[in-house]
Amino acid sequence: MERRGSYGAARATAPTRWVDRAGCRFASRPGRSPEGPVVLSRGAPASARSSRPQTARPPQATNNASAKPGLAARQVAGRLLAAVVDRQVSLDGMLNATGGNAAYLALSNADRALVRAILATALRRRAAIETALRHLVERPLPEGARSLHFILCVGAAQILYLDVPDHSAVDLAVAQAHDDPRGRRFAKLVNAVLRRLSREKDVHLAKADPPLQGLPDWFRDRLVSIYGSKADAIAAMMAEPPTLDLTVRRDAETWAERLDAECLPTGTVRLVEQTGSVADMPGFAEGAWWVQDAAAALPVKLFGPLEGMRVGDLCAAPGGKTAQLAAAGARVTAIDRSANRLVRLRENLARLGLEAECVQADLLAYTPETLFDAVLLDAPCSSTGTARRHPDVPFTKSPAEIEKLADLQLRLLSHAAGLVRPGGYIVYSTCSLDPREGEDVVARALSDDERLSRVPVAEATLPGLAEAIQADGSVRTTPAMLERVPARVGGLDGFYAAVLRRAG
Ligand SMILES: C[S@@+](CC[C@H](N)C(=O)[O-])C[C@H]1O[C@@H](n2cnc3c(N)ncnc32)[C@H](O)[C@@H]1O
Repeated sequence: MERRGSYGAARATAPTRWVDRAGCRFASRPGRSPEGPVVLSRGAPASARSSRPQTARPPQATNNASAKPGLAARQVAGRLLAAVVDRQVSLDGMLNATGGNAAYLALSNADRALVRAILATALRRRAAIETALRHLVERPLPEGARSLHFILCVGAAQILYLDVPDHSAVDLAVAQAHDDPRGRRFAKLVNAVLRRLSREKDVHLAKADPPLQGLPDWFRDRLVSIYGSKADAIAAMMAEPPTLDLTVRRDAETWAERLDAECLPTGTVRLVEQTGSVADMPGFAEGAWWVQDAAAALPVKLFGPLEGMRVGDLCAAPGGKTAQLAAAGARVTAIDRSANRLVRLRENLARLGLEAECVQADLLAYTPETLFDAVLLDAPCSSTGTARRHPDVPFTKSPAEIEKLADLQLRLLSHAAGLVRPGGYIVYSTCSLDPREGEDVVARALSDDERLSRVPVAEATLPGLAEAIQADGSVRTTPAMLERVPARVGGLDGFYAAVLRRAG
């Protein structure tokens, strides 16, 4: 056992390695619950602002939490960060208003927003934070003091990236350590390390490891093996806070001007700075637009004109693509297995003044009375393409889960092929960066079912995104596409989409 006091802030001349063993195990993660952004950032990071009502329950923090304003929020942030990184628990479940983490739900709205900002920043900027701590902590921390690591990460995220006064971040981290029976003896270390980080932040930011190094091993290795030299650029974009992308019913240019936003070549309206709640923005209440990443809006565009066509949206909820199909004049049947997610889909359509027939069913057991003219299969997937928006995803997914999903996706696609009339079209899409859930699934479906053929996507279908069209005519987007200056204005979710035709 190490002697008390033997862990100190490192001398600049003799840094020792601080070992991080995160990201070794993985578990499944339930569906996502998107949140609106919050403005807590110093330039780059921002996270979600909750519109949930404040609960009357007091924060479930320990000992002196009630005496120190803001301490409970930091304690919750530290525990949830540990749950993501060390136990592969999804943030969605923990931050969910129903059944989420009790201590988190007991916080005020402002503190919940701060917790989300800290978590998003600590995960997105993990490489820089880990590099700084490695240089500042003299020797590896003992196994039993793992919570101390997360106290330091929470403090460092605030000092390096968030608009929280450094002295508050330091004081609250020290209070956190005092309040933690296993961290108490390291309170002086926390104080010394974070004070020094505050003094030397520019130095530490300048020598930070590239963002790729902050990703869990399996995810980093997979990115490098798939995307080679582009993996660094993809990881760098995933470290940027996401933009807010809107799909508008009509008059995209007008709405872009009204919202002080950019109209992308694909028609998506993109906001970079967003303050306040999405629901309070002009156009929300009257259903003029809905939130949808620019890449997520692409699969429906691949159908071409849809007026009057009968379209099956086979994995539809929460309905971003259902809304696009209905707004384009299609007669839509929206199918989804999840009753809860279909409730959200119905609410979204009602706000937008759009209609679709909604069917709760397992797609694999569903057959329509009449075959559809076209079907969209936006299949359940690992959602690794959304890691910029959901920075916990790389930590909570695994290669084994991706393999399982790929098998399900192939079964869903094979079934979908039988639901479209001869001569009809199928668009298959996933928000995964992994070809096992995209390119490989479509290749297997084409070789299994001789009724199917590929319809290459024409450049004119995706203005300004020729780089996303692959040699075989399918579409592959990554966070490193749609480059802009500054970088955080650009990027797309990682998506795959292909158009298939059933022989007539
Ligand atoms: C990627 S999400 C769809 C997102 C949706 N297309 C949109 O744009 O808002 C996948 C959906 O598939 C649904 N799902 C998963 N397995 C299913 C199955 N066997 N049958 C029907 N729906 C399923 C999930 O409930 C989830 O809502």
